[in-house]
Amino acid sequence: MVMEKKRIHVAAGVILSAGGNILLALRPQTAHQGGLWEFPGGKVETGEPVADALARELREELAISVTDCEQLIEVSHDYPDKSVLLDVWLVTAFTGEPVGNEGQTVRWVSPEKLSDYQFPAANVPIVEAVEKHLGVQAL
Ligand SMILES: Nc1nc2c([nH]c(=O)n2[C@@H]2O[C@H](COP(=O)(O)OP(=O)(O)OP(=O)(O)O)[C@@H](O)[C@H]2O)c(=O)[nH]1
Ligand SMILES: [Mg+2]
Repeated sequence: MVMEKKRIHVAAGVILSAGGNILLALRPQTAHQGGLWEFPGGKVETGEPVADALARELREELAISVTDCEQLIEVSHDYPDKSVLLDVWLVTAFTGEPVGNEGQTVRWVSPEKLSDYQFPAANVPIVEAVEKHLGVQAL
């Protein structure tokens, strides 16, 4: 019998600066999909509203407080070792200055440069959605 892996529900934020840049974080080498860039976020707890999970994760990982966000896209992806449902939000306003609160490298990136970064495979449709939302022209 083939067992379904439990799909891990993840809240992730595409954080926009006032100047229109996007915050990326580098996943630690030892993490799942380590060494690749991510949109900060993490696992939704049982019974937790997704927007609450997003705010909690961004507070834990970056020390910012989300003040405005909107849903962008949901992506379901099966890796060989785990299945994820990425619930991705645009964070359009926040307070605080983001830092790598867990020692991770963080970087503001202009939307035009997003495609230069290496992301986990599940992020391909997310990057497309961000580029479309922000009106990034393909070169
Ligand atoms: N945060 C985040 N996770 C992603 C992205 N893309 C992607 O495939 N994932 C996957 O989503 C899963 C959960 O993310 P996470 O590792 O951030 O979870 P977490 O913050 O709760 O970490 P923890 O398990 O160390 O407490 C991981 O398997 C990760 O590889 C992304 O852009 N951002
Ligand atoms: Mg995380």
